[in-house]
Amino acid sequence: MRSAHTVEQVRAAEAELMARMPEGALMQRAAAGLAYAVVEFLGRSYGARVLLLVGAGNNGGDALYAGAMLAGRGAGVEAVLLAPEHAHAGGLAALRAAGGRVVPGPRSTPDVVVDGIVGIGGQGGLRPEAAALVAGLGDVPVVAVDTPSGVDVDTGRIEGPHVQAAVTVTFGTHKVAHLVDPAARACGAVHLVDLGLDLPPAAVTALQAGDVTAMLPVPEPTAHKYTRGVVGVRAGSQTYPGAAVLCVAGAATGLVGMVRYVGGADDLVHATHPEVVVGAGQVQAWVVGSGGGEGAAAALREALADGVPLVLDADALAALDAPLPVPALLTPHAGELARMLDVDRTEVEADQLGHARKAADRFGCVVLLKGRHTLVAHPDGRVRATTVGPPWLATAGAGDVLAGLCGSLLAAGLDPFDAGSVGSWLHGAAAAAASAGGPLQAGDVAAALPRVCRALLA
Ligand SMILES: NC(=O)C1=CN([C@@H]2O[C@H](COP(=O)(O)OP(=O)(O)OC[C@H]3O[C@@H](n4cnc5c(N)ncnc54)[C@H](O)[C@@H]3O)[C@@H](O)[C@H]2O)[C@@H](O)CC1
Ligand SMILES: Nc1ncnc2c1ncn2[C@@H]1O[C@H](COP(=O)(O)OP(=O)(O)O)[C@@H](O)[C@H]1O
Ligand SMILES: [K+]
Repeated sequence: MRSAHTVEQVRAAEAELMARMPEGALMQRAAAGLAYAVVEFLGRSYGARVLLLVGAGNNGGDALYAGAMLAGRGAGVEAVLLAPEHAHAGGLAALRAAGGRVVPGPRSTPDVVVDGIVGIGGQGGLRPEAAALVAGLGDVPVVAVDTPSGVDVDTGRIEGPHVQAAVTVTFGTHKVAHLVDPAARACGAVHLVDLGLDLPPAAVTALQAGDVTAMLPVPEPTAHKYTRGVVGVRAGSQTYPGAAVLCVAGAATGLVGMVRYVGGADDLVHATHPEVVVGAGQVQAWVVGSGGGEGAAAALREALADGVPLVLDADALAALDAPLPVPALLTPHAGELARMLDVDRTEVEADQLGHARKAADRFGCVVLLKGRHTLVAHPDGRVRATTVGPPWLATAGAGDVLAGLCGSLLAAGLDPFDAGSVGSWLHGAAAAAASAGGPLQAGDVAAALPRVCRALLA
């Protein structure tokens, strides 16, 4: 599990550890990890030209100490101080002692910029002077210290000019901005330097392959199809018959004992998935709404009558006006979540964590907000982010496959939070497998799912 903590949690854990360590020891650990990551990124240190952007706090201190280490290994290191009178004194002395120099501004194009403008102490976007300096550096790759300066660390929002990093080197634990878009997009690849902090439960987590493997429903030796769970799909319509096929494809990947289908695309579902039983019957979970059109509201009422857990997708989300009486997973994309909360799509995209949490609270359900980094928010406040899945996955019908897959996990006995986070991880991993660096179609994602599960269980 990858864990992302809030600034307050990090500060408390750092204070507790610092009280037990010699002064400055934590910053030395952080700076050594940072210097190592810069060398890794450049592939060398001797002769490399490194420009440090140094702010007023300890984030700048990390950059200065790392700069001193790089200068000691043969790099040409220059530092621009954004608040000269407040720059970290110890770091500055170390840099100078190692042969690094303070300069009024960039004098030539460096090989790499180290962004130590601001870290977890940041407020709002970059200030004008820093913003102009960063903009003037153009395409020079940036290694960000702890967080790309200018992003909101606890919310993942971006409220003004910010640094776009190639690599972010963070300390002690991940921060929320490393997992949640749009800030996560500004981080590039994230490297964690362990500081040995003792941390409480995280604000946001991200499942890793081992976590998903441990939660995969695997049949008991004595299993029969009904003990493995039956998932029902009420999706598709005359206008969108393909959504029924794709939702069924996501449900029928072998993770449950049986799939039932009810809707307007019987013949097509039968022809493409002969193993699926067409017609209502007993199920352990229903998936409702993918391509459901105007029939989605009635389909939702019928599914609710069974009293089993639900996945609500697409048109069923539009039919939802109050908290549901059964455990449920809602799977909106940003546009659908915007309609559910009566806000603009751009507002959802700018504050994905805030809106996913708000919807989970309002509807009393687990809400899975689809996107580059999908968020799964529980009404109790827990959030999981799914960071696997290539941009090729942004293709029509991929959401239908996801809804069916999550439904099969619900029917197999996972709760909505686990079903949503395991389902979106498997969906992203299947997309990566199907894509292999190239284009894919939604059906390819469903077809790759058994292969992904096999690899996890091997
Ligand atoms: N506390 C610790 O033990 C450790 C902290 N470390 C580093 O210390 C950082 C936190 O240090 P600080 O608490 O000093 O805070 P920061 O260095 O993140 O920022 C605080 C300073 O930046 C200024 N500032 C705030 N918003 C700004 C903006 N938008 N534009 C420009 N300047 C802005 C503030 O006026 C303040 O002077 C971490 O991110 C990490 O890099 C590491 O050395 C590891 C150990
Ligand atoms: N940039 C991206 N990178 C990776 N995955 C993405 C990106 N954009 C969207 N996705 C994923 O692609 C899928 C698209 O689903 P959705 O928008 O519901 O499509 P549809 O409604 O056509 O089925 C979701 O699983 C979403 O998380
Ligand atoms: K920074």
